[in-house]
Amino acid sequence: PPPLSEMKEKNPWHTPATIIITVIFVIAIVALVTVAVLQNKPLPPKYKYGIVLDAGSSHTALYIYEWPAEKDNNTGRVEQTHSCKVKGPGISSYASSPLKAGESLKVCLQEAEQWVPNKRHQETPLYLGATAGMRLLNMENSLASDQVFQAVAATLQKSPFSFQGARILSGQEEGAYGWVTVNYLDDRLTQVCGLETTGALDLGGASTQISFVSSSYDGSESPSNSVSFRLYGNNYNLYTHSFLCYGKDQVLRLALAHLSQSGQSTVEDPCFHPNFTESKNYSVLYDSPCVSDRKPHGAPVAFTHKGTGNFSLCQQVLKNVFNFSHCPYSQCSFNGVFQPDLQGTFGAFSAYYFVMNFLNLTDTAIPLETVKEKLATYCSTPWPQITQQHKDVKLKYLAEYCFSGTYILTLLTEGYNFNSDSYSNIRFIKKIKGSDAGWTLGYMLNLTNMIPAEAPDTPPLPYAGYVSIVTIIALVLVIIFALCLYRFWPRCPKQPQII
Ligand SMILES: Nc1ccn([C@@H]2O[C@H](COP(=O)(O)OP(=O)(O)OP(=O)(O)O)[C@@H](O)[C@H]2O)c(=O)n1
Ligand SMILES: [Ca+2]
Repeated sequence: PPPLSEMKEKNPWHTPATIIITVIFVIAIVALVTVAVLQNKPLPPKYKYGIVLDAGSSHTALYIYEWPAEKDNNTGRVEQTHSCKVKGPGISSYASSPLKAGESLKVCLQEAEQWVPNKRHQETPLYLGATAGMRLLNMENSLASDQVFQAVAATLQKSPFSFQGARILSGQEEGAYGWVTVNYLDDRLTQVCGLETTGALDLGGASTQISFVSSSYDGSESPSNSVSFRLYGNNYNLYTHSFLCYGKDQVLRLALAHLSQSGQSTVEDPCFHPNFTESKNYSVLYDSPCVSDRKPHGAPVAFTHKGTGNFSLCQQVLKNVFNFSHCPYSQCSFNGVFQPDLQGTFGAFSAYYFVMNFLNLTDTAIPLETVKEKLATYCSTPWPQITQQHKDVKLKYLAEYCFSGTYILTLLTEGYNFNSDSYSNIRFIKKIKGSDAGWTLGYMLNLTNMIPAEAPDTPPLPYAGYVSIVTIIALVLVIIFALCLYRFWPRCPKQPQII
């Protein structure tokens, strides 16, 4: 019989041309898939940084923000990577020793040098914005406020960062940037069909801000309360107001001034716990432009501040710090300030959060009446019992939570006209997705032009979608090719049986 090898038919596919074509085809498919997969691998992250110092009335804090370098102009998310609380009081407290205001910032600035990579230091913008404490100092003693700014600017200039200036924010800016921050972090600005925005409530030591969009407000009534934005292709007409002297520390002065009108030596205060007593100086109490014109004549040097712990009396006292007697507009909040109808949800941060969080009252699903009852019980608890139960809390803060909680409820209901229904639209918040709620982020986004007026153009497919489709098409081609080979590749004829 002939040798087996000679029995094989000559295979027509085994020509050099078909083999080369097959190899090229397979290489091309493998290359296509590899490129698609490699393209989709995240690039080594490159970040840019920005630093904002919030020089508040009661303290200064430094915030570091970071964002992907490639996408800074449109959809790149800016995140807070670090914050540093400056030791000591707010810069406005250094009026008599301005250099110390500059000194006080050094520790946090050095910390920032560790958090921002060295090679980025020079290009990292550094801003300082001062709020109500410096507004008050500037009203009271503009020379002293200039000196504080000089000292602070000198320190910031010496840092390796790119110092962009230190200034006082207007109340409108403070309110509007707080609103931008909350809505940016909540992703409410990039929505194409204009998802409802959320209002912002900020309670500081010396001023308080309310900002929201109301469909009943076009800015024509009381234009000074109107701020217009065009962000990501949407127009916003924001109502905002900042009440100077209505932060919690200044309202405490207003309330005490109301209670001590006759210059008595013992001032009974329903906003402090029973058995709480503290000696205070009249001159210190009245040392603020918010109350300086009310100092009683012939008052003694000091007085005893004595708590009586009565929530409803405290509420009466606090109602007295608001003036409801005149309203030159169609409707007002208080002190003759226009306010349109409340609308939508509200994020309430800074002291709103500190206080309500301490009181375990951040859950606004709790009916307003129950909140008041709980607060009334807390206020009537004697001071020694309170200090026993909260040994880890700073005494100055601890003494004031009954007062502050009552002020917050009075401000919201009597001042801004929240009722038992709309109260549940408030969310007491500290952070959103890791970044602190406050004006600083909105301020930086604005000054670095990070929020475009128009929505950025987006490719028809998201990147991952594009890669997936290319990969799937490549796989389908491979399978079809394999099936063709299988179908048309001539099989070996059955070997003849050798008997
Ligand atoms: N754990 C805390 C921290 C702060 N506070 C109080 O909260 C108030 C406001 O703090 P903050 O929002 O930091 O005010 P500032 O920014 O300093 O003041 P402003 O915005 O008015 O300039 C201050 O009275 C402070 O004593 C508090 O009760 N509990
Ligand atoms: Ca503040």
